[in-house]
Amino acid sequence: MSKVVIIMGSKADLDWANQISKVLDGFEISNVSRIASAHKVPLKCYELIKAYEKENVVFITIAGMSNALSGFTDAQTHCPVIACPPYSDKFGGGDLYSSVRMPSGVAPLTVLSPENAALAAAKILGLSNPEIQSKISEYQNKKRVALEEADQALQG
Ligand SMILES: Nc1c(C(=O)O)ncn1[C@@H]1O[C@H](COP(=O)(O)O)[C@@H](O)[C@H]1O
Repeated sequence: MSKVVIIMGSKADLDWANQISKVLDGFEISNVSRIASAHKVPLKCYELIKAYEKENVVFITIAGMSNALSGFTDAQTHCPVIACPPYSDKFGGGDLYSSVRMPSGVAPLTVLSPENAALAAAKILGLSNPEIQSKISEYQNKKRVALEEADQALQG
C-alpha cells in the first residue's frame, strides 16, 4: 500500500501538516499525522519510524526552528524522507539552515512548500502505483489549464 507518514515536532505545526495532508487526500494517498520530537522524545520518534517503515512509506517531517527531526528520521530508515519545515522569517529565515546541511549518509530531501512536499511524496509513491501516476497527470493538467485561463483572461 502507498502511504505517507507526516511527523511534526510539535502540535504548533498542525496547520502546516494539514496543508500537506489535504493535498495528499486530493491524490487519494493514505496518510497519517503524528507528533514526535527528536529533540524531546527521541525514543518515541525512533519507535514510530521503525513501526511505519515496515509499510515502505514516504515520511514527511515538519520541524521548525532547529530541525533535528528530519536528519534523525532519515538516518534510521531505508524509506525516503522529505523535510518540509514551516517557514519563519524570524532571524532572517535562518531556521532553514538546519534543514539544508546534513552529515554524510543522511539525506532528507527539503521541499519548502507544503503543496510541493505532498507532490514530491506522490511522485515517489507513483513510481510503483499507476493510479497515483494518473492523479499526478490530472493535477498537472489542472495547473496547465489554470495558467492558460489566466493568460486568456489577461487578453480580455
Ligand atoms: N525542530 C523541532 C524538533 C526536532 O527537530 O526534533 N522538535 C520540535 N521542533 C520544532 O520546534 C518548534 C517549536 O516547538 P514547541 O512547540 O515544542 O516549542 C516547532 O516548529 C517544532 O517542530
